[in-house]
Amino acid sequence: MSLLEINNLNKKFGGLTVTKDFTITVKQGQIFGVIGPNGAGKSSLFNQISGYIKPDSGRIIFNGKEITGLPPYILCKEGIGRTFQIVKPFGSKTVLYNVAVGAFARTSSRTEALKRAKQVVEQVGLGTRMDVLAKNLTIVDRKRLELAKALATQPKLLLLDEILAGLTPSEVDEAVELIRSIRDSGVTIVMIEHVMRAVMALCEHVVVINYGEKIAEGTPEEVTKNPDVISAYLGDEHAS
Ligand SMILES: Nc1ncnc2c1ncn2[C@@H]1O[C@H](COP(=O)(O)OP(=O)(O)OP(=O)(O)O)[C@@H](O)[C@H]1O
Repeated sequence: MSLLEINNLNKKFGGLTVTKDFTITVKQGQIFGVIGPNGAGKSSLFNQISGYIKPDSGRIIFNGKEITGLPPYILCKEGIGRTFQIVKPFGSKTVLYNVAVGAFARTSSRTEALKRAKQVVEQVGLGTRMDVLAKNLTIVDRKRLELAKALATQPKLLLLDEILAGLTPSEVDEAVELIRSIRDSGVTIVMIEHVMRAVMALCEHVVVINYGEKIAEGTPEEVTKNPDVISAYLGDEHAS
């Protein structure tokens, strides 16, 4: 069953086309990868799915309902959670406080929100740092916090925007396991990622974007062998 369908989506910023006649289907329970060069329009796609920018034309269907152009707070309630490439926690507030803000999307009870926030903080491995101020976290822990904030909203669909950027190889391995466990708990995941090792390990399906257009899609093995993908994005070191 499909959870997210994007049909013929188009978006321009002035003369710059960031999304061109873009169509994909994300199935329930999938880990779906979005790859492509810098500036290809990947984050702009996430911004349209999560309501931060309105498409010029096309349709986005989520969970059987048309959601095109709806604002982020409605889409959050519908079950779309996201992380941002540039993380902006409330720096002078604790980890738990930051995550509880997300939990208030589902409850107005402070006790409930804190309970949910604690669960999610444990889930992402920040259990021992609940009371640390966000500004004092390391890079990897800031990424964990970003993930926890999104999870606290109890999404059906989680959009991850380069969550692995800046992590060491062993931190990437840990994050891969965490992302897999989140999916196994019932959350469908769409991830923008440049760390190809993680894409290969996690994604069942990958779409490749170049200049706002889909240039290939398929399994990670299929797309990484595609000559158009190699010349537009991967370079020759990935060709085998
Ligand atoms: N709100 C905006 N107004 C004008 N131009 C924008 C806006 N948002 C993004 N752009 C431009 O649209 C293009 C696509 O940007 P986008 O961030 O979607 O690419 P990306 O594939 O996510 O790239 P990266 O991998 O570098 O994050 C870029 O040239 C960017 O400068």
